[in-house]
Amino acid sequence: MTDQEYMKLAIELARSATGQTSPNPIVGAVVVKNNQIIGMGAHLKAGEPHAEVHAIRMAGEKTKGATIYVTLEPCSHHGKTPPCADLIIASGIERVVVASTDSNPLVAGRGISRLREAGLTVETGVLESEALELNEVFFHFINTGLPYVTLKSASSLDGKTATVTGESKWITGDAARHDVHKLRHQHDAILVGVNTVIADDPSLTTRLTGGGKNPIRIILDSTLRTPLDARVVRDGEAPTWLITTSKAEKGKVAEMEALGVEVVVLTESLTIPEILKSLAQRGITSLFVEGGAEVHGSFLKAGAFQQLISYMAPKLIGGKNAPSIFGGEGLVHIGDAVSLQIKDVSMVGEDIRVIATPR
Ligand SMILES: Nc1c(/N=C/[C@H](O)[C@H](O)[C@H](O)COP(=O)(O)O)[nH]c(=O)[nH]c1=O
Ligand SMILES: Nc1c(N[C@@H]2O[C@H](COP(=O)(O)O)[C@@H](O)[C@H]2O)[nH]c(=O)[nH]c1=O
Ligand SMILES: [Zn+2]
Repeated sequence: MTDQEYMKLAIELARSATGQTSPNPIVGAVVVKNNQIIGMGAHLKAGEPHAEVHAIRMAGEKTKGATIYVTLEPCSHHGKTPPCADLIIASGIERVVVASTDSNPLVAGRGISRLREAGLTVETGVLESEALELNEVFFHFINTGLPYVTLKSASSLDGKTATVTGESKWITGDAARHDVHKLRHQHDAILVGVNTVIADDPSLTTRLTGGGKNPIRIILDSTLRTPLDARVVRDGEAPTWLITTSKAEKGKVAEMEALGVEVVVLTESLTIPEILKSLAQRGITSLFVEGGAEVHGSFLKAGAFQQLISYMAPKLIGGKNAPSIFGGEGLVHIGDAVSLQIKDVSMVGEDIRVIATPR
């Protein structure tokens, strides 16, 4: 097989652990000798061994003179695990093929130079764009210090998220909702506005057959209107953080905290940049924003999202007062409209799913 084919395998190994490794990147590694695969591995969970460690362990004694394909530059620092570069050198591997370098300031080329200084042949850039795409969340977080934000909307074909009376269950079908739960599983946190909590009393948990990881539930609620008996407060299924302001009534803050809810008091107004910075400081690297219209409107206005996933059902609801996906004042001039790049259009059950990124 060619370098590309072995790297493709390493990329698929990495991809298999999507959503499991936060705040670490997903990484895959394959060890090859005389065109035989003698070891393979993926990083499965932060704090556990890196992909290279799994692959080299599997190869055992045979690593002498072998080649390792790894989707991310081998680390050169002591994080929660020892540096992979040293392990690769000690294993007798002679050639290292890397897909993408690691922009983590702790690594950033040091892994590759350490390997070259030890006399190993190092090639980079094999299937680099696929590998970068694999870790766009990790690299965004490392490079900006902010969570990678995905806006998710579910609407009728005419863009309504509920009828004029607020009825919304359900607009999209089971397949689309299952797809959404897979996305919830992959995210560190899910965010909705307090109006969605009042209207839908959602659980915001991941309900997949075979289980799934529940994201941290984040409710934007500047004056603490979240009902004390809301599911997100009472069900104990996942952590819930209420992002509020000093306008929140002190007694209610205490009641929420007594119920195990974390109340995060930011300054007067809840600006999106301030919210994102505060969430990043709390270790949130990927944020799934499920709405509603006011929240989506504020992320749009702030231009603070990296991806939009829009589910549209083949239904028409109409009504000039029925809510649409993006509320708020909206952008005044057509020239200010946020232009997107359509990355994917597919059918999910009866519904259309569009994935788009801001240009
Ligand atoms: N109304 C629809 C949605 N509605 C999404 C709401 O914002 C809220 O997240 C839901 O009520 C989720 O509740 P829970 O977490 O499942 O208990 N989302 C969808 O994907 N399709 C729809 O038809
Ligand atoms: N997951 C991963 C790497 N992750 C790199 O190491 C950092 C985490 O180090 P630690 O805290 O020790 O797990 C992470 O931020 C990223 O820069 N590196 C690799 O060589 N292989 C792997 O499989
Ligand atoms: Zn490592």
